[in-house]
Amino acid sequence: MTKRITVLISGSGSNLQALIDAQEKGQLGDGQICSVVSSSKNAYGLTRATNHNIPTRIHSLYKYTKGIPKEDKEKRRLTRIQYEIDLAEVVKQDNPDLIVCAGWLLILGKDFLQRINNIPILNLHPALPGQFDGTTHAIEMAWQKCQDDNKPLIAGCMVHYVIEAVDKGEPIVIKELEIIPGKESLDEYEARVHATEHNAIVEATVKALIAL
Ligand SMILES: Nc1nc2c(c(=O)[nH]1)N[C@@H](CN(C=O)c1ccc(C(=O)N[C@@H](CCC(=O)O)C(=O)O)cc1)CN2
Ligand SMILES: NCC(=O)N[C@@H]1O[C@H](COP(=O)([O-])[O-])[C@@H](O)[C@H]1O
Repeated sequence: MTKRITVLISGSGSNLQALIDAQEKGQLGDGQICSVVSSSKNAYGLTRATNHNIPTRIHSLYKYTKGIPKEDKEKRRLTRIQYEIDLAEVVKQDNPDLIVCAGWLLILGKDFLQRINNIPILNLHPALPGQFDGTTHAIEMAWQKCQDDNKPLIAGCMVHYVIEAVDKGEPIVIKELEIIPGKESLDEYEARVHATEHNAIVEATVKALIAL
């Protein structure tokens, strides 16, 4: 029986593309990408999905917070809660069996997690377990730490289950990459990470589908 996958994105969607390509080559197990939800209307990943006839939805936090002064912390807090409550409804519309965060750049709070009916969620993090948790700049931070320390650093990427604590969920796939100080530019390391991610996210999704 086909298992439905909703992919959450915020940007370029190269990892979404890896999932789409795997699906079209029959390499995504019994998974079928049923929808893509983006936190940004400008995400190129939306184009990638549309090019492959995958339904898309946009759920923009900006639409909730625009006009609220940054100083109005309470109103922004309440608005974020409403955003998450509504996000849960948006995602549940497509009745997924698995949710994959592929460059989803928002923390999923308890108001979302409690409403998603325990659908398993995966996240791709461009660092190892316990490395640069909770950041959206892990690739740069790993490369820079290597240069600053002037000694090799084992970094890479992982795919993990999502829990409320950001990037602390159980890893399902871990891919290590060694950075040698002075041997490669940040762009060169980033390219290696992204190439590795594209394999990791497919491998992890297949494993998670089997575990359903
Ligand atoms: N509850 C969880 N939510 C998310 C997880 C998770 O493990 N548990 N993983 C993240 C992905 N991520 C890193 O891998 C990550 C995404 C976003 C942020 C963050 O600080 N977001 C800010 C906004 C940042 C910005 O706008 O640039 C925010 O949400 O307010 C940290 C880590 C996905 N969610
Ligand atoms: N903390 C979350 C995070 O940093 N995620 C990162 O966003 C990029 C998305 O690329 P993509 O939009 O091309 O798939 C990926 O490098 C992913 O690891």
